[in-house]
Amino acid sequence: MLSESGEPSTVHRESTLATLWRLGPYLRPVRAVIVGAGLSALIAQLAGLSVPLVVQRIIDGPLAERDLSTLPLLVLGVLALGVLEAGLFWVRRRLLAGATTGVEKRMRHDLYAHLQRLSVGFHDRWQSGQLLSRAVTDLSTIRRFVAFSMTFLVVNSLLVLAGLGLLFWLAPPLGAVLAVMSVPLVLLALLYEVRYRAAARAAQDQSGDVATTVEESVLGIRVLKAFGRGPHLARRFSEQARVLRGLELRKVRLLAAIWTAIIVLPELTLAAQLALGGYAIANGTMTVGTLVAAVAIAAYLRWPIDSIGWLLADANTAAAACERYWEVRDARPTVVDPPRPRPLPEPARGHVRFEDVRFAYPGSDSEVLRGLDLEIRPGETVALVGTTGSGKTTLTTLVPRLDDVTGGRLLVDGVDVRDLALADLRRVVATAFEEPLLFSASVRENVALGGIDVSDDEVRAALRVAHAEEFVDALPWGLSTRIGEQGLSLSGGQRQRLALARAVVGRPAVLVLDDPLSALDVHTEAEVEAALRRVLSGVTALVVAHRPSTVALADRVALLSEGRIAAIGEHHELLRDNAEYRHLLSTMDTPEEVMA
Ligand SMILES: Nc1ncnc2c1ncn2[C@@H]1O[C@H](COP(=O)(O)OP(=O)(O)OP(=O)(O)O)[C@@H](O)[C@H]1O
Repeated sequence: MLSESGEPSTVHRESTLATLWRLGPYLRPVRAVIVGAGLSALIAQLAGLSVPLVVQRIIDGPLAERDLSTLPLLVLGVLALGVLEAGLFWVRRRLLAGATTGVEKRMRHDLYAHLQRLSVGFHDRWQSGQLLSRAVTDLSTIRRFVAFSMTFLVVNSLLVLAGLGLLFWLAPPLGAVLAVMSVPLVLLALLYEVRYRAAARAAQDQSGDVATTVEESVLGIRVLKAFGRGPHLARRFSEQARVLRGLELRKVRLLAAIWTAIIVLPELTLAAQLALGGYAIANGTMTVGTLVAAVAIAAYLRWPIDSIGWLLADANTAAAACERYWEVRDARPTVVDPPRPRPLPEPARGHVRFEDVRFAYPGSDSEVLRGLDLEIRPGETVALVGTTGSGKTTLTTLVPRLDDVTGGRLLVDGVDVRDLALADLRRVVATAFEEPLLFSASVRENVALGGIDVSDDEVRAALRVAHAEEFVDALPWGLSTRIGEQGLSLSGGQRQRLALARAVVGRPAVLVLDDPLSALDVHTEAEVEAALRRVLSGVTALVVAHRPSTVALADRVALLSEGRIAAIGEHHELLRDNAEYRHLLSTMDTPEEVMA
């Protein structure tokens, strides 16, 4: 098992079979369907394989003896076998489609649920594209393997064995010829498939690079023109296009080679069988019908033999996809519910206390917080100030347990946050981050995310507190207006007010706000500030402040320096007594009245 710090590259490579074996729990519920579908495919293929035997009967019977009385029955037999083959193929497809898409859905659901449980530290380390490709491409690869390659690897192997057995029974020398030719065909197909996939992957990556260059130059056309960098980029682009052409040609060369083998080897088999069969017929040791049947069986086995190679390669690709899937699933969440959670006193008062808190990011030698003590009394607003990179954001993530302290403890109403059920803690503590992220959903849904079973009235009340009701009502569909990445764009101030509404909608006892007035113009700042004053009344709040106007909202200010609270007190006291605080404030965009 991996710890949560497991990175994509640290995963140990298991054998293909061992990796695919882990699909077991997902396949077990649909094993009857998979076996049924496999049997349908096998019976269909065996029906096809037996057609040459009927042809042998026709040639050696009615045709050789010039007695057509049994011909209609034998022709009907061929027709029945054909219908059975087609019908069973249909059954296989119908059976597998529902079962395998169900497997894919369950695996995708479990991956998503697991991603939600993993802590932010994991998401910091993994690129979202890596997770996305596992959730989409790798799972489709696994589904295709289960739906097709897995079944046919078994069915075609059995079919080839049955076909060879049949040939050896009909005419041993002709069976031996096919058996000898099958080995290089399977090996060549396997080798080719591995090489072709590598070449296809390289071409795909290269075409991704070409697309990125086009996208960047279209988006950055102004910069390119302004700096006269157009010709430079054009040279880079044509070099990339040249490499892409080379990779595409490599694919074509590989394809040409394998098709030569796929055509030549069976033709050689045919020639050898005809030669041997011809002599045997001349010697009277074989009938014409037997030779025709043997040649027809060899032709029928052409695809199954050739397919075994690439089905094996496909199993390898599916194993790689499985491995990438389990890489994420094996990462264990580090922030979890305690075995026996302690209840919070009701009603929560919102008394927050950091005791000798230490914190270091995983993999980092130096601690961001080094023995920090801080108390925020119920109903009090404490502003947190400190230089860039001093650890303010880090500190705020510890309260709702987005990360756990690495030393000391953090208490809410006297209970260590690690002893509380996460759901209880996050019901009491609400957070608004520096970047007010909105989801592609309605205003209502975006705000209601902040609580459980939130009614429209509560959403409206939260919007009112956050000073956002007026602009929301002015949106084309009011509360139902779709916003976020794929919806209506909102201004920075509007986004921050919605983030505030989201934070207060669940009526939390503790509010943690990371720089709620960042990047606002003076007018918007005044509006959000007014909203903040209302939000902060009556709750315990820890507010990261990057500007004096936020500091002015607080009852007390805490100065974070070198991993500890270096000073705490009212703004005017600190301004009077603490040189570091004075210096810090002088570096902020400070209006006269705050410095007074
Ligand atoms: N996910 C992370 N992994 C490793 N180190 C991190 C991570 N996030 C932050 N840090 C480091 O921790 C230190 C504190 O960062 P933090 O974001 O808490 O500072 P901050 O005081 O909020 O800064 P700012 O005022 O610029 O927002 C910095 O040195 C930063 O590089």
